Amino acid sequence: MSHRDACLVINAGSSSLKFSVFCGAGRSDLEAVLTGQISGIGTAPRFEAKDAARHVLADGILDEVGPGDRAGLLGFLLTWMRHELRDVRLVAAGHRVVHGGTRFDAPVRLTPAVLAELEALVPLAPLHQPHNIAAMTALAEVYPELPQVACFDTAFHRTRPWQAQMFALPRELTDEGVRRYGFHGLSYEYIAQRLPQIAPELAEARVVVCHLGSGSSLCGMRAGRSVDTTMGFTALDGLPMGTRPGAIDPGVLIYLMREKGMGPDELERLLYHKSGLLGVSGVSNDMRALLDSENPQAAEAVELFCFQVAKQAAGLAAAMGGLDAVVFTAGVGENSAPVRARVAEKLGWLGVHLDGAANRARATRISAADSRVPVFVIPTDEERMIASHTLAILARNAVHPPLAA
Ligand SMILES: Nc1ncnc2c1ncn2[C@@H]1O[C@H](COP(=O)(O)OP(=O)(O)O)[C@@H](O)[C@H]1O
Ligand SMILES: CC(=O)OP(=O)(O)O
Ligand SMILES: [Mg+2]
Repeated sequence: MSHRDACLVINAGSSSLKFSVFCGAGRSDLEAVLTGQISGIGTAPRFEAKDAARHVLADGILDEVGPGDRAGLLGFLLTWMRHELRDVRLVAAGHRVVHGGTRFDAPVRLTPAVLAELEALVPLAPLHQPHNIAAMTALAEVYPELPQVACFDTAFHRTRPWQAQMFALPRELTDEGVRRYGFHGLSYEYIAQRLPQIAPELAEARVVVCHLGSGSSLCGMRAGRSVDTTMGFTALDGLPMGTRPGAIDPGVLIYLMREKGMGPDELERLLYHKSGLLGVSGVSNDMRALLDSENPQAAEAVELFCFQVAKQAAGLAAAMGGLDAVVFTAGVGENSAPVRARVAEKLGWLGVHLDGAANRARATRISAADSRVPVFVIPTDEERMIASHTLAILARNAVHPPLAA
């Protein structure tokens, strides 16, 4: 790498720790000079990294650190990156932060006061927020002078109409923030920018974006703005996921508390770590393993997942008053042709028809020529979105320096 100014991005997801380094000053000319991830956290962590030319710098199982040892994995990554970035001048770091609560509806520069507010939101995103914060504090130790920016998963969904943001609960709970926030917003924001570049005729369209990864959700967007989404107060709502159940009757929770004596910690373990694809299959939380498995319960887990994706996608079509396009993205959405095929088949009545060969080849447009609703596979890039927000904040702060915390 040459001596250039660069922005480091860290995206701590539920099963992965993704990172990128971008050079360039503006939204349009950001060049990813280093990208990679530790995936399979909790099961079999794998470390991959590529340089600007997409040449592989690292690719292998990480066994020197325990599979669920987040701090160890983060430490490994920062040490590796520090060496790799020795010729680059980091000017900022941007982070994905899953929960912004009612307070944050846009990216914000990190100060001790902001950090305290992010910590207060940990109970609303226990599977993510602690790791997002850990990345910020670890980075501050290595690069104490580096400006850091928090970019929120919830921010993109603030444009939804009130009906989509409220639970039918007593007003005082809504007023104190018990609301449907929605997540994966950085991914949806990226897709909202990318889709009109691929299909300009869809700039004003009603689109269901299926972000299917370790965490999964759907967003109904019209003209690039969120109309509704499947996740709610926390990232537990909506679709079944790797280890989360998605929407369940809240009566189940009362039952578990009363009849099984479960307290909040046990419920949290059940709902964040033991349910979803893993709970249903008893085999794995990883869609690849389920698709490869002969176990009938693995097949049931896949079917349950596809059923809910289609059912909730149709609900979003109703929320938007129609459906003009479907986009698949994230780990499962980008890589699993069988899942896309099964979801599309269940949406056939809405005018969704795939071209089997295009789907298997993971073309950008995978719908059949006569499909009323075009269907796309668009790789998401939360990191690029974070870098562009981070550099925008930095440029603003250069004009108006931030107040000391
Ligand atoms: N070829 C594939 N087929 C099916 N699923 C896949 C494939 N590749 C990756 N996945 C799934 O993608 C998930 C990771 O998605 P990703 O969006 O990266 O997750 P995270 O939520 O941690 O950011 C894995 O858990 C795995 O189930
Ligand atoms: C919000 C959420 O579930 O994120 P991820 O998919 O990265 O786990
Ligand atoms: Mg993710």
